[in-house]
Amino acid sequence: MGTCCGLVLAGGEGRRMGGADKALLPLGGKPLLDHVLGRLAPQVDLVAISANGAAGRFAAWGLPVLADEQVMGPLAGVLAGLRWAAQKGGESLLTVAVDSPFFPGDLAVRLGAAPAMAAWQGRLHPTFAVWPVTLAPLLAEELAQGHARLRDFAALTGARVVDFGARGEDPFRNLNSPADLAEAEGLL
Ligand SMILES: Nc1nc2c(ncn2[C@@H]2O[C@H](COP(=O)(O)OP(=O)(O)OP(=O)(O)O)[C@@H](O)[C@H]2O)c(=O)[nH]1
Repeated sequence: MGTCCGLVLAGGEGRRMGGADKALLPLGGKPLLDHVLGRLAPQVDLVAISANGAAGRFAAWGLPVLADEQVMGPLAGVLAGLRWAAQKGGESLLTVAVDSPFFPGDLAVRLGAAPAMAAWQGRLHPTFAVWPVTLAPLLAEELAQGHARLRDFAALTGARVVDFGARGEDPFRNLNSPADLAEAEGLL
């Protein structure tokens, strides 16, 4: 398999979290970003952080921080990630969400060949996907036309949906509110 690059989607406004920077919120005594990097890094060859706003807040991690070129939600982050991965000689980009600290440690293996998107018991989780870097021009075109939904882009590209659902809790559930964060604290 070719080089796979990993991208933590860490932009957004965190409105339901009271405007907090979700990446930096503590869970079990360490930032959410550390939880997510701990699961993502072993699965990929290179990692970057996708963020809007001031990149300096992630300086301590010593990782590339990719700014969104436009305000279009997570798909703009994916485009910056695809371009970065292509520059690095990568073949594919595995994306994860910074507010989902419980995703599977074998996400990349189970998603398989790009393009593919994760689901849990039939429910799509569009921020967990693997994309070929060759999709950057098509994605740029879609964004230019105002098409910003990840699931629509997945359909356009014929991405396979890989369902991880069987039993137990959804491993892709995200922490949107202080109540979600408190509940996750209890699960550690
Ligand atoms: N790069 C980038 N990532 C984003 C953007 N919007 C959301 N994300 C990320 O995508 C994932 C899902 O985000 P959401 O929960 O839908 O949005 P949010 O802005 O974090 O939170 P809300 O404001 O409460 O909707 C999270 O990991 C966010 O960090 C964006 O505009 N750019």
